[in-house]
Amino acid sequence: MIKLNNITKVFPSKNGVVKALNDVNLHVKKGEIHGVIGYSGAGKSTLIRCVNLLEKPTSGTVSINGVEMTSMSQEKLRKTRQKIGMIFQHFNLLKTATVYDNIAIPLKLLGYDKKEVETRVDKYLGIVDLLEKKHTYPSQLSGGQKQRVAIARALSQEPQILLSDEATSALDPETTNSILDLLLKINEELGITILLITHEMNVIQKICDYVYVIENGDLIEQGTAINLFTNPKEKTTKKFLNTISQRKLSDSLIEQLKLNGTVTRLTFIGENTGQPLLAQLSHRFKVEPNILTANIMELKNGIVGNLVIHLVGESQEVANALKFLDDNGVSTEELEGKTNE
Ligand SMILES: Nc1ncnc2c1ncn2[C@@H]1O[C@H](COP(=O)(O)OP(=O)(O)OP(=O)(O)O)[C@@H](O)[C@H]1O
Repeated sequence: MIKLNNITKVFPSKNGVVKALNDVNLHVKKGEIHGVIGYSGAGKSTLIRCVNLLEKPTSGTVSINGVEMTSMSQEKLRKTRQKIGMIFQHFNLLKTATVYDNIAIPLKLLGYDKKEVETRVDKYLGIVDLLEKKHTYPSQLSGGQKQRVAIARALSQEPQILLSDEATSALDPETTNSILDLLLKINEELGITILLITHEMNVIQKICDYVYVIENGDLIEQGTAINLFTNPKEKTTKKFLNTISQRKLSDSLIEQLKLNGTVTRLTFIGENTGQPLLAQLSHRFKVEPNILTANIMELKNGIVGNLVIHLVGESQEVANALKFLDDNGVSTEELEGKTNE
């Protein structure tokens, strides 16, 4: 549905040039929700703005439904952009217009007649559950309500794709959750494909099928959300995961515990896998597992469990026990104290 091929974006700067994106490839499949996560300055905004060509890539191509956007005429580009809605961190509503007009004005500009405009405003305000605020002004709305209006405005043009540029970053956790639920509903009920950028791992956790991790303009890791949560490879990905689970133990504690055994992170898919296997460890091997941290993360497509255990025992017994866990579908990662991130 959305394909970015070898996208590079270079900006001129005082000291030469900044490479905001470096040879990025990305493929968002129809009907899925894909998320790009990265720290500030990683290139997320540039990336998402390249999708609808608000930012023109220095090189590479952007295709939507197999049609290349990068070489289109302005007229054709304008038409294709109507298939792509966008929502923003700060909502971008017209302050002097009512909720109704915020949605109606762009529709009128696109040439829809009065009746169609009214029908669409009502339909999409209904979908975002905000019909009763139709005649109020943005200043009378909460942040979450403003984002709902922005979502209704984007939907009213009946796009196939919704781009979300940090849409929940200005919201508190509860409101964030309600907006994420709304995005899930839009995806499921209207079949809209969503590409979002975020610096919050909980956004990825809750609604994404597929994840890209971006750093200094490079796509450093990607995979299904389940794969990335169970088997992260890159240090930056692990750091993002640490922000949502109590994965991080202090270096000094790890070093102290490692004096007699290993400190190992076990990751498994599904809620029940970890516990029975752990109980078997002490029966099968001369080891004693002590749970240091434990949590369950509910993802869009499944549940990932995470345990950090202190495995006490002779090194060969510990190695055998870890192999047993590996053989039974639990990924294991020994934590190293100072390098544990
Ligand atoms: N118009 C521009 N002119 C010059 N440099 C730019 C421009 N836009 C972005 N950059 C630079 O490109 C790099 C990536 O910026 P970008 O805004 O895409 O990152 P980001 O991951 O979205 O960060 P944030 O989360 O802080 O918005 C940064 O080094 C930034 O300074």
